[in-house]
Amino acid sequence: MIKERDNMETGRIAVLLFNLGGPDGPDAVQPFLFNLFFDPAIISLPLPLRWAIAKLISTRRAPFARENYALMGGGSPLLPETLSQARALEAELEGRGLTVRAWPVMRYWHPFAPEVVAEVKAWAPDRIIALPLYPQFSTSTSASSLKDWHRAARKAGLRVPTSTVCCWPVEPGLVEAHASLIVERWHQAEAEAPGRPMRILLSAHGLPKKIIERGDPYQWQVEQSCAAVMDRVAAMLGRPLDTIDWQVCYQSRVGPLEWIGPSTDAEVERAGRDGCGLILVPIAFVSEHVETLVELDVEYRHLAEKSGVAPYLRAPTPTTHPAFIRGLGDLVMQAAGREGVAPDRAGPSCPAKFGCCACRANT
Ligand SMILES: C=CC1=C(C)c2cc3[nH]c(cc4nc(cc5[nH]c(cc1n2)c(C)c5CCC(=O)O)C(CCC(=O)O)=C4C)c(C)c3C=C
Ligand SMILES: [Fe+2]
Ligand SMILES: [Fe+2]
Repeated sequence: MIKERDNMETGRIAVLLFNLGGPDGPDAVQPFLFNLFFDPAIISLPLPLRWAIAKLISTRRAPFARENYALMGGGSPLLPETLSQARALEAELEGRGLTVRAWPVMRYWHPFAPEVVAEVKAWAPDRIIALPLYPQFSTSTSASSLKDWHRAARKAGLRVPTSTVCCWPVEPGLVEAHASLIVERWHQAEAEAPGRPMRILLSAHGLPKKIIERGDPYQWQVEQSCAAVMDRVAAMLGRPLDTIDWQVCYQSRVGPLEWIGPSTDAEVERAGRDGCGLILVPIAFVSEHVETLVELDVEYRHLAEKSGVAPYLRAPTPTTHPAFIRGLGDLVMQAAGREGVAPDRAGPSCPAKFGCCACRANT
């Protein structure tokens, strides 16, 4: 944990917790999908072609997506999850003597940036800290959210010194939370299936390869997270890392482009052929939503059963794990002491070829 400087005068701090957003009911599914596919960070085509494609894909995809959201009661739990993180972070920082309010800011469904800008302006903070809830930076997520926020803030005339934490893939609290949640599942597997070989699948949301080729650091940062978490898991289990079977993979492919791999579904099938059980770890998500509760818990579980994978266990996302919330608190403390865009100090700098990282482009 970073120690507060004595007499650090920070005033009122508004913390912005950026995430993707999710539909709050069946009627919101198609417009939410439209907003996502209309984002030039997701589909980089000029207007009006991007508008037409977004309309087409969102209309075609909505009925299937609605079935998935129906399994979670009709809408996404992402906003309630993020609100609970916001309240936990406020309590953590109040305990460190700061006056803080934290707001979720969603990219593709409410609360949108302009709505939050109005609330932040009314609260009149002395400083804003922009903290994307994406530990690994991508142009398709953190950069898109930050751009959206700055556009809305400019439009509303919100001028407050702002510090941005662009990426935090190996933040110690994040690593600790993931590792302890994995170790819990490891012990569960030992109890349920003694002697069964187990593989840990660290599954991140995928990306089209062409986004990575343009200099997006996401995949590199995902690999940094996985290595750091697995080091900690090995230490917690008291075993050398090379005696643990683990694999990074990528889920949630959408559309016809080639995506980064290996894909999570191919890895589930391989585990079946290799005769091992699996612990699935949602390594790029910090809260529960359709990609964890449906894709990992329903779709890949079904595939695991078909492929003869047993046991099939899933580690929860960090959500409000105390180590994770302390880690977010540390990130805010770091950012409160400076201005501009910077990655978490605990992490290595992105190699030069990842020119899209906010800390390099200073966007
Ligand atoms: C690490 C985080 C994420 C990256 C990177 C990302 C890229 C990305 N996503 C799509 C398309 C879809 N994503 C959808 C849901 C969704 N995606 C993320 C995170 C990342 N996306 C989250 C947290 C969620 C869940 C939202 C919720 O409902 O709570 C969806 C909608 C669901 C579905 O229809 O499958 C789509 C579509 C693309 C194309 C992309 C990169 C280019
Ligand atoms: Fe996504
Ligand atoms: Fe970076």
